[in-house]
Amino acid sequence: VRRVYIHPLAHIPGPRLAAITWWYEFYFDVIQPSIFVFKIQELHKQYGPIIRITPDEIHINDVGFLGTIYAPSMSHRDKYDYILRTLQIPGAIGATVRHDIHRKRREALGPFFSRRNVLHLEPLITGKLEQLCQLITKHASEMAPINLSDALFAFSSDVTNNFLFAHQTDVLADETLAATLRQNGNDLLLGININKHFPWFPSFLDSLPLFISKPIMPPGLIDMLALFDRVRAELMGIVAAKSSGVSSEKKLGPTGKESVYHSVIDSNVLPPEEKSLLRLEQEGALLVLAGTESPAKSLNIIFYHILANSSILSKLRAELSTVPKSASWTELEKLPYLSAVLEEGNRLSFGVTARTARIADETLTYTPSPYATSPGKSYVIPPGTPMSTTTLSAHTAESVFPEPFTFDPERWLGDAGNERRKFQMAFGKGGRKCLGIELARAELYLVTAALVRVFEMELWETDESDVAFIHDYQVAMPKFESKGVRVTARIL
Ligand code: HEM
Repeated sequence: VRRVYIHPLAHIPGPRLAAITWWYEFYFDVIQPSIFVFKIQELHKQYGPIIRITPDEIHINDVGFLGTIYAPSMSHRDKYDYILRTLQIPGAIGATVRHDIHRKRREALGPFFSRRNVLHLEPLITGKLEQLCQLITKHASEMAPINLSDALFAFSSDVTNNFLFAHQTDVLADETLAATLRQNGNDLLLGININKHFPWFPSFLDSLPLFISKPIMPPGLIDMLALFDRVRAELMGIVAAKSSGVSSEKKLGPTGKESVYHSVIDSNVLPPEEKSLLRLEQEGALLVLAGTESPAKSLNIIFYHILANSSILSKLRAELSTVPKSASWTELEKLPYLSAVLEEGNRLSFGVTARTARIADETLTYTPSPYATSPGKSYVIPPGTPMSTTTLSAHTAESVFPEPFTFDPERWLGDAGNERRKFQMAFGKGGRKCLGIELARAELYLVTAALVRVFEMELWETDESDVAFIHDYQVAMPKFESKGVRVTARIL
């Protein structure tokens, strides 16, 4: 009764059951596997642009309000600890609840992810890209199909690890390993909603002796533990080298730091507790996961659609033929059609698909904007209320993206296209938007341009259901039985 009639959110429309209990969300998260974001869109049709989706959380289906929810870093916005339980890594920047702690963590990492540093490390991306091309060439000469999803996963895993830790990992050299790691990563994500609803479960597994817990852990969790071990070893090595006074022979880039960890350990904005081994392990693990999964996902979507649509592919090739084959990232960025294809790929990749709720410490008022599906009255949002707009909601807003499920790069061209960019949420928005955006952009431009120019590829036993957004497991997942995007290739 309290939750329905006297709760501070009692005036917000929505199904009564959702206002009473979290079991409503549980049903669409776990029993119907991970389709709550789709259910939320249905509820908006019934209840209007602002709805209460759990006893203490609201969702707003109006891109005109994005700038208020995902405000710049001057405005206080906490994240919502209930949702972050999915990830179980509170020490990582992306899973930081408090606004003030987040700002310090971001300041410490910022220079390493700057455009200048990515430009300095561009040869690392082009080196891996050459290896990716060699792998596809091998398949082309054997006339054997290649699993592009596995290859792109291996590529972005290697780029991210080598970028972050200044070491050479080489998943691209082993296709079987790449397939296993990608599958394990997916399996790990399939468990995140269980973590949210039963947060004691991962801690329970952790408390058991390894010989008991290991056989019942999903393989992705075992990989995650191995990742923690690797990151810990990395850190210990840096700390030991520092205390012995041995300095690296490597030529350092604009940050003056060899790896992301050197940046964090030497940071003078972070207090000592922020440099504990556990905190830094969690930071490293999230960086690796975030940096691997998302670029590979966007590239997957981009390649599926350009291969499924020959007129888009021809237009892209024609534009690419106007620049030298060796064009750099900065030269490629000037190409409008290529940029539009990437923008559309990012839109239909849906970035982080989970609810990325923000909490303001002030009272806000929501008034439907001209972009809202239906006009309506204003609502007061009490301070401390978790509020979000999912990427499904933003990227399928028909007032901005007509025929939202069609891959249509043209919508990003010209003045109208520039105007639309403020509604692109693939990298998030505001003070907590993606930190790896420059690295991701460099990867997307260089890989798309190279593969389109070097190979004629055809989809092999792959259709739209292999890339469609069917389930939300933090990122968009297609049908469970999908094997990924597979292609046959021939050298042009
Ligand atoms: C196409 C590729 C990528 C996409 C679509 C993407 C998407 C996102 C999104 C939507 C967020 C915000 C999540 C939120 O609001 O809670 C985010 C945050 C973040 N991303 Fe990315 N990302 C990509 C690539 C990368 C790469 C390559 C890295 C680098 C290793 C990276 C590192 C991060 C980090 C550290 C955060 C947390 C930022 C913060 O909390 O201040 N991402 N990403």
